[in-house]
Amino acid sequence: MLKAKLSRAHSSYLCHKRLCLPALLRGGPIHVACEHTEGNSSAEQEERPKRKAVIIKKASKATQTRASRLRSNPQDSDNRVRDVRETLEWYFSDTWPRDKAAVLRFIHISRGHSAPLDLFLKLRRLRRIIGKASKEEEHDLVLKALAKSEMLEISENGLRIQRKDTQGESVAMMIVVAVALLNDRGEVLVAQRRADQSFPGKWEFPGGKVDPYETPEGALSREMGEELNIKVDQQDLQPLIFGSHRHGDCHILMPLFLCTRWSGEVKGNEGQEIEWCSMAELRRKEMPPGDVPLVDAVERAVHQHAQSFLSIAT
Ligand SMILES: Nc1nc2c([nH]c(=O)n2[C@H]2C[C@H](O)[C@@H](COP(=O)(O)OP(=O)(O)OP(=O)(O)O)O2)c(=O)[nH]1
Repeated sequence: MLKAKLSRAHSSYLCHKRLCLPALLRGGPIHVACEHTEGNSSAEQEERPKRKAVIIKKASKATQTRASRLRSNPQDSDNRVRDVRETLEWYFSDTWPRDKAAVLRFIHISRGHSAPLDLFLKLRRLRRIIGKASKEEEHDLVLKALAKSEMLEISENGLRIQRKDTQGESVAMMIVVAVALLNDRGEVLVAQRRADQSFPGKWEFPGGKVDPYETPEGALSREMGEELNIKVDQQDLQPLIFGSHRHGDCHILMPLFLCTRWSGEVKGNEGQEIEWCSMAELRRKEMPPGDVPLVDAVERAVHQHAQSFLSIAT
């Protein structure tokens, strides 16, 4: 029942958008149901509690002017950022809440970084992508296309943040979470990367890419279940240090957590070799270059952990 309701809402949303956005882009008059946020400037919006009303209205002259300004003027400016944001808010105003949150977050992130016209053109591309999708694929595609279109990019299974460096070169930043899992013998678990992965044969701290909507702790706890067959309470993941290094066309930001408590038996669930290593053994392992600077912090944690054991014993 709920599914049928959702799917009806979904198709009417898509149908509505397919019909309306091209009309908006052409500047033609259209009837839309939209949510309207009062207050124009961001200062005004911060001061006042947001009041929203659902209204049925004809796309106003202002909306059309906004659309044509966006089409004709490639210059970035505060006004134009606002134009794009309002247009996007209008465009996604009646979508389902989960997507709306993603869209608003996307808009928020985009405000500081993107050229509005570019964003607007990407939105048109997004419409084309959605147009080609089957019903089942639509929801995912909206998110993926949105994410891909600008700041957030969902790669195979991860999240990348697109940004431009000072020369304007596009640099993607990928967030990867990893764990220094420590046992009571003071050993650290490492996993060997498979031949079909990047850094083949190298030993790494278990972990992986953060999916959209995941917190770092949530992602790591999921990865530890998938890769190592263990259950970890997110509260038992303590931030230890982070790695930051360039890898190919992107930059990896890797928070490394310390974990000394879990349930279940540790095993390599995904065909990877795993090994409990003393610190001396760990230092002999070949690791991805970005991991090497993290080993000292792991060693300090191992010592601290051993001392806390000693103090409990005495
Ligand atoms: N899990 C983990 N990944 C690491 C470490 N050091 C490091 O550079 N990485 C890199 C390798 C991968 O590019 C990325 C982790 O992605 P992943 O675990 O999902 O592996 P993947 O095979 O799908 O990644 P890739 O081949 O597509 O690059 O972070 C580490 O200690 N642990």
